[in-house]
Amino acid sequence: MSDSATMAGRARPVVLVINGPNLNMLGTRQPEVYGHDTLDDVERLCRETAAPLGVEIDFRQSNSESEIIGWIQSARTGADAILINPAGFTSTSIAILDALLTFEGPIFECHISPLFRREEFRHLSYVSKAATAKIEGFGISGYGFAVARIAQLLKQAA
Ligand SMILES: O=C1C[C@@](O)(C(=O)O)C[C@@H](O)[C@@H]1O
Repeated sequence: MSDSATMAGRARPVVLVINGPNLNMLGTRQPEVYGHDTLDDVERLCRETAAPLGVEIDFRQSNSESEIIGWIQSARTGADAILINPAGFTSTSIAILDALLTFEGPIFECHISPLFRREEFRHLSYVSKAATAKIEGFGISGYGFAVARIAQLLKQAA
């Protein structure tokens, strides 16, 4: 693990969970695609999965590419792993990819919907080039699976 990790004096490892644009609308936004769960439900799931595994969650959402890049840069010293649903920035943002490439811990990419059977333009992910693992099509459960696996990886690396 890098110097950005748990050894940086934190009592428990921190997973920064970043949600990209329009995910604040979860629950009312295209429920036939994304379901009825809200972003609060996603946050609760992440926290409930992380707590018994001894991991802390720093949960955020932004519609701004610039803000997301700032958070990723700060994670170099403020987090041990990143779980990101880049949403609409997945297929457009080389800048988010470049920021992620500066992060030394595990990076998990998560999508609620199954991109592989959606529109062609959603199939390209720049973020995947920096990802340790990717999970898509499990609904919001994917966040829980990702947090559990990240906790396991951080424990192994400690
Ligand atoms: O906003 C989103 C959400 C999404 O990342 C998902 O979680 O399924 C899929 C993206 O294509 C879309 O732009």
